[in-house]
Amino acid sequence: MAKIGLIYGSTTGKTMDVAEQIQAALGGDAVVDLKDIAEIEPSALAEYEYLIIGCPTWNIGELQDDWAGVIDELDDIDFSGKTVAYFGTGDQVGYADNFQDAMGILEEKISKLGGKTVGYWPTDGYEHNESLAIRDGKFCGLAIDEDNESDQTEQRIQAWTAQIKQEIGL
Ligand SMILES: Cc1cc2nc3c(=O)[nH]c(=O)nc-3n(C[C@H](O)[C@H](O)[C@H](O)COP(=O)(O)O)c2cc1C
Repeated sequence: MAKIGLIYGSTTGKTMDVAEQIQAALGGDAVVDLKDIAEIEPSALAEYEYLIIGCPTWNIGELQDDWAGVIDELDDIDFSGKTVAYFGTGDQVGYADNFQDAMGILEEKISKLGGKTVGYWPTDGYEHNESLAIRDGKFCGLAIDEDNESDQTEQRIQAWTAQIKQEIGL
C-alpha cells in the first residue's frame, strides 16, 4: 500500500505530539509520512490516496493559524478517491461550546471536495456542550484533550489507530 500522508498543524506542540504518536502506532516512517502544514505546499496533499488530517481548535471555534492560512487553497485539490481520517486536539472544559470545531470545519470542507471520511469516534466519555465535529452522534475523527484528559490520550490513540487500520485495510 502507498504511504499515508499525515498532515497536521500545531501552535503550541500538543497536536504535533499526538501526530507523532499516531504515526508510531500505525507503523512509523515506513507507513506514514508526517508533515507540518506550515512547512509544505497544500498541493502536496494531492499526492496521497490516504490522508490523516490533524488540527487543534483555536480562538474559540476556529482553525489553527497554519490551517487557516491554506484553507482556501484546498479548493484546488480533487479529494475524490481519497480516504481521509481526522484528529483534533481541544479543551472540552474551557471551550465546551466549541470543542473540536476545527476538526469539523476541515472534515466538512474536504468531504465536500470528494474525500471519503473514515475513523468516526464515539462521544462517550467527553463532557462538551457543542461541537461542529459531530456527525450522527459521533465525532468525525479522533478527539484528543491534552488540557484535561492527557491520561487518556495513549489509550485513545491505540484504539483509534487499530480502527483506522481495519477501515483502510492496513
Ligand atoms: C486562546 C485559546 C483558544 C482556544 N479555543 C479552543 C476552542 O474553541 N475549542 C477547543 O476545543 N479548544 C480550544 N483551545 C484549546 C486548544 O485547542 C488546545 O490547547 C490544543 O491542544 C492546542 O494545540 P496545539 O498545541 O497543537 O496548538 C483554545 C486554547 C486557547 C489558548
